[in-house]
Formats: sequence, structure tokens, C-alpha cells
Amino acid sequence: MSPNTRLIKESFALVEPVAGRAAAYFYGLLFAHCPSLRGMFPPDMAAPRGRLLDILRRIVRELDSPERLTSYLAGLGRDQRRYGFSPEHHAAAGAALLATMRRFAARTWTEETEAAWTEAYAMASRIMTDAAAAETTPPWWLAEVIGHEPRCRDLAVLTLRPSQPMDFVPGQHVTVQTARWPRVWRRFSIANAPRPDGTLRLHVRAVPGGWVSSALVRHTRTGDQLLLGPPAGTMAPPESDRDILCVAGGTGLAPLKAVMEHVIDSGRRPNIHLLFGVRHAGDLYDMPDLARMAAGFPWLRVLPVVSDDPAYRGLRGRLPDVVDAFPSWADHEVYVCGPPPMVDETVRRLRRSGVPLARIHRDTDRHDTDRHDTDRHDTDRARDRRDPTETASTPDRFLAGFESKT
Ligand SMILES: NC(=O)C1=CN([C@@H]2O[C@H](COP(=O)(O)OP(=O)(O)OC[C@H]3O[C@@H](n4cnc5c(N)ncnc54)[C@H](O)[C@@H]3O)[C@@H](O)[C@H]2O)C=CC1
Repeated sequence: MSPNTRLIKESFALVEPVAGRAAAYFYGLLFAHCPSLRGMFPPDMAAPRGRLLDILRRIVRELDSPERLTSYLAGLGRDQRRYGFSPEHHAAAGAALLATMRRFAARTWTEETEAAWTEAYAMASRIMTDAAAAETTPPWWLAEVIGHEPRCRDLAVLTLRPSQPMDFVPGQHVTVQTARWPRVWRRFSIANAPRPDGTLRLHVRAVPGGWVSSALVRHTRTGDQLLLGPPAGTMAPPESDRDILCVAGGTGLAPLKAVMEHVIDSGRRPNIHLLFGVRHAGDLYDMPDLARMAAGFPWLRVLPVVSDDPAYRGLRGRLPDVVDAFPSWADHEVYVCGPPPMVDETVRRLRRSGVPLARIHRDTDRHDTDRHDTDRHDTDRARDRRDPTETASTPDRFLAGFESKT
């Protein structure tokens, strides 16, 4: 028997508007009943609280799609092995969750609602623990920093050599922990396709107040060791031979570069258009590498786009506007990655212009987390202060180039 999804959705709708308070209550109860758990979390609980809500939202959203829900929960179970949670911890979390829901959805709470949540938690917990138990890869990897290249202000590209082989799909991300900030994990996408020497590259921008990102950009040197969680994420390279559009906002370039590398290595020859959007020309941190890729693969066209610099002489504007300014991407596989609001708007515009949802790829796992990750969030807001009247400029020569290629 599956849980009563209607009752779960109705009660969760009551909790959502006060989600922040509910998450704080949940962790308060959890740590009161299981004090040993507190030491497994970072001092600042903002990110874990946000993450808890994202997980609940995702579970409630997927209740009607059992296959997707199972795959999400199994991934979560495998990922959480890096925390070392025990069955007692799972039981304590279940009791705290139920008490939280009971309190914040008190208005409509009934015995049936209680039964629905109890059953749903038991099911979720079982899928997660089974997946974790069946996994044969390590719960985390030690990785040596073998390259640290400052590329522009606040941004570095790191090359890492994991101590054991790590299998991943191009487009996936890993969580990273530095010795400077124990128990604080942040997500970064792997910026390359799997390599024979097993190395990984990460593109990291240090955001103000960002603990892990600042440590990685400013205080990390070659020879340092990092911890990596298991690769995860929903983005994967296309299986079709369709032409490809990649829309990258800032360091959102990382997973798209991995996908492009994979397509190029596969021997296929689709046209690939990469729109690489940054705020200022000085943020175009990866152009020499991208130019090298394009030189070796003439079907790749790299179009840098600058949003906040009216004096820039190339393609200017906000990425969603620039994407819209081209004739049509309806026949393409489209990959979008970058700041969540940019991704949301670009996806909306693409859908409106006729690109089927099934052909629009983004890392939904990362996307949810990026919204509240304190290593990111403050910056996204601070850096968003731009002239709202500025519009896209799409010089004719770029459109001409585009039309002649497709
Ligand atoms: N480092 C990594 O491995 C990855 C990072 N990301 C995410 O990508 C983002 C990259 O940040 P930054 O490099 O600082 O990029 P940024 O904030 O400088 O912006 C990059 C581009 O996105 C556009 N943009 C920003 N906000 C927008 C909005 N609200 N609407 C429309 N366009 C907007 C900018 O105009 C610019 O073209 C972060 O949110 C990060 O979490 C995503 C995947 C991988």
C-alpha cells in the first residue's frame, strides 16, 4: 500500500509558508533527542535547513511519479553515506519530522495524516538505506590538489587527483569539504569528461562570505587534500545526434564543458553552440581553453556574452534575452547551467519558443540546493544589482554566423 499522497500534499502546503521556522524546529528536536548528531553538522545551520526543505519539497512533488521518487531517494541515500548516519539517526529524524509536521500542520492534522506521513517516511528511509547498503563505491574520496590556477579576480580552476578511481557521468557534480571548514560541504560541478589519469577539474568562484569557495580560491595550494562526496546530479550528455545548444552563466560553464568534451570525444559531429555569459569581459575566465576546444572541433562555436558592460564590443545582454534573439533552438538538445534565476528564465523562454521540455537539460539536484546555499546566495543577490534598463545587443555578425552553421 502506498501512502495517501493527497493528505501529505495538503499538510505540507500548510508548512511551506513557515518552512524556515519548521526546519529550525525540526533540527532543535533532532539535536535535543540525539545530541551526538549535532557534531555531524556545521556550526551554521542555514544550509542544512534549506537543504531539508528542498528534499521535502522534492519528495512531495515526486509522490505521483514513483520511479522518479525512488531514483531520487536512492541517490540521496548513496550521497548521505559521507555523513555516516546510523539506523538510530534515521529513526530520530523520522520522529522529529513527524513532530514538526504535526505541529505546523495542526489545523488539518488527523490520525489519517499521521499514518500517511509515518508510512511515507518509512518508505523513504527504506529506499535510502537499501541504496546506501547496496553501493560498492567509497562514501567519500580523498583528493590531492595537483593544480590551482587563479583565472580572474575571485575565480580559480582546480585540478584534483582522487586517491581512488571515481566513476562519474559528464554533467555531474561532487560535494567538496576543505580542512579549513570541517563538516561544511559545497557542491561544484566536474568540469571535464572522465580522463585516463582520473583527474577532475573544478571551476570555483569565491563568493563574499562563502566559506568553502573562499577557502578553495584563496587558501588552497597544490599538495593540499580535499574530501569529495560521491558524484551526483541529473545532467547527462545527449544520446541523440541532434545539434546542441549550451547556455552557461559564469562558472555554470563547468558541467557544460564536461558534456561538450564527452560529445567531442565520442566521435559524433553535431554542431555545438556555446553561449558563455558573464557580467564583465574580465570574467571570461576560460576563453583560451574554449578556443583550443573549438580549434580542434570546428563544429563548436563559442559565443561569449557580456551583460553588465555597455562598453563591451562583442555580444552583449542578459543570457535569456540573447537566447531568445536567435531564430530557433527547437531542434536542439539544450543544456542550461548558471545562477538559478538565469536558468529558470532561460528554460521558460526556450519552452515558449517551442523546445520540448525533454530536450532541455539542467542539473535539478544542484539547482535546488544553489537557491539557499550560503556559499552562493548572498552573492547572487549582491551581484544582481545591475541596470534593469539594459537590453540585449545581438550584433548581426553573430546571427549571420549562427544561420550559416545550422
Ligand atoms: N562552480 C560550479 O561548478 C557551478 C556553478 N553553478 C552556479 O552558477 C552560478 C555562477 O555564478 P557566477 O559565476 O558568479 O555568475 P554571475 O552571477 O556572474 O552570472 C553569470 C551570467 O549569468 C547572468 N545572470 C545572473 N543573474 C541573472 C538573472 N537573474 N537573470 C538573467 N541572467 C542572470 C549574468 O548576466 C551573467 O551573464 C552560481 O549560481 C553557481 O551556483 C552551477 C553549476 C556549476
